[in-house]
Amino acid sequence: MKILVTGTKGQVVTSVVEAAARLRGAELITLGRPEFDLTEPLAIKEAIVAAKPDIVISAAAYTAVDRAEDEPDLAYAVNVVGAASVAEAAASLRVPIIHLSTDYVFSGEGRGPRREDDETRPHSVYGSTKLEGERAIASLTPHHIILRTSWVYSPFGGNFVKTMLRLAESRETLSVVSDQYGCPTSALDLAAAILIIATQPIRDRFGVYHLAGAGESNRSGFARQILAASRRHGGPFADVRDIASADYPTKARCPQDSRLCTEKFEKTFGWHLPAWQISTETVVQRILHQDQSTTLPERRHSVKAR
Ligand SMILES: NC(=O)C1=CN([C@@H]2O[C@H](COP(=O)(O)OP(=O)(O)OC[C@H]3O[C@@H](n4cnc5c(N)ncnc54)[C@H](OP(=O)(O)O)[C@@H]3O)[C@@H](O)[C@H]2O)C=CC1
Ligand SMILES: Cc1cn([C@H]2C[C@H](O)[C@@H](COP(=O)(O)OP(=O)(O)O[C@H]3O[C@@H](C)C(=O)[C@@H](O)[C@H]3O)O2)c(=O)[nH]c1=O
Ligand SMILES: [Mg+2]
Repeated sequence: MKILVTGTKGQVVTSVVEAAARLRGAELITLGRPEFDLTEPLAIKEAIVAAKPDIVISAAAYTAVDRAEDEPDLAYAVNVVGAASVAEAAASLRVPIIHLSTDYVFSGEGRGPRREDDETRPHSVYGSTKLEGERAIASLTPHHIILRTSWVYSPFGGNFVKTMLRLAESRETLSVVSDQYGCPTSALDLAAAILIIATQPIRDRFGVYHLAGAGESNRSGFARQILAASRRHGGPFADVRDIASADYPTKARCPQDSRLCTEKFEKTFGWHLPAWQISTETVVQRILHQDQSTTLPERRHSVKAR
């Protein structure tokens, strides 16, 4: 079976490549920049059609949440027009598309966990473009699985876990918001689930699903778990101080409560992701044991004396 994934260096695409290497009979193709740029719709379609995959996993996206506020046109070009072109190619080949979307499609007001048919009302350019991308794909092909996930971290690319580890190298205390709730999700776990659905007949199960790490946390609780895991494995440690979102201004407004209810995915596919605490432990351990020059780019890694 030929599986095509968009992107080359992203967290999810790298995790899918790693997981697929353990799967017998799966041939994986990745298409990424500079040859494959989501801002070039015609070239995208041509490249996908030429590759003749059995399924398309749409994992590439414009993900710089704050920067998107200053670059709305580029975010739109990638997350809406680009995503739609990927779906058009899949539709013309009559193959399914699994597309990644986000908890940031929700405003985060009121209380979660959010269900798939709850009202969406993004507050950020990133969230708005991802929601429009979902809608474009759904209108282009009925054979779509849209997976909304959240707070993704992994040994690859940039993410909150790596930021906390990097900051802990130079600070005794990290101030982290305690009034934002969500579900931390390991890209390694996501990749395993994506391949499970990609390699079985999807039949009548197309649609939108929430898929995230089991359990929930606030950002500061997630930070504490990351740093405790790091300390257990000989990595950097810092204390975490709870602060309010108002004390950590960001360009894009983050949802206050974007916890995702994953019941629909569980019932439909008989699978759920592990508890986020367990997966955090795995990912922190892998980050600490990787070549530090590629994982903690802004400082050299050193193990702090305790
Ligand atoms: N990160 C998170 O916390 C969350 C992510 N998601 C969604 O999951 C998906 C995967 O996210 P994640 O792996 O974390 O993202 P990353 O930021 O790690 O990777 C993004 C990928 O998109 C590619 N990309 C960006 N712009 C373009 C472009 N113009 N043309 C071609 N490729 C491009 C990047 O290319 P290159 O390899 O060249 O850098 C990279 O491979 C996305 O759809 C995202 O919206 C959903 C919820 C949470
Ligand atoms: C680094 C840092 C962040 N924060 C806060 C800022 C913000 O409110 C929150 C998260 O910060 P980040 O910039 O790491 O996260 P962000 O890039 O906004 O994460 C989002 O990315 C996109 C792609 C998604 O789809 C979302 O699910 C979500 O994971 O943590 C602190 O309070 N203290 C800190 O030291
Ligand atoms: Mg941010």
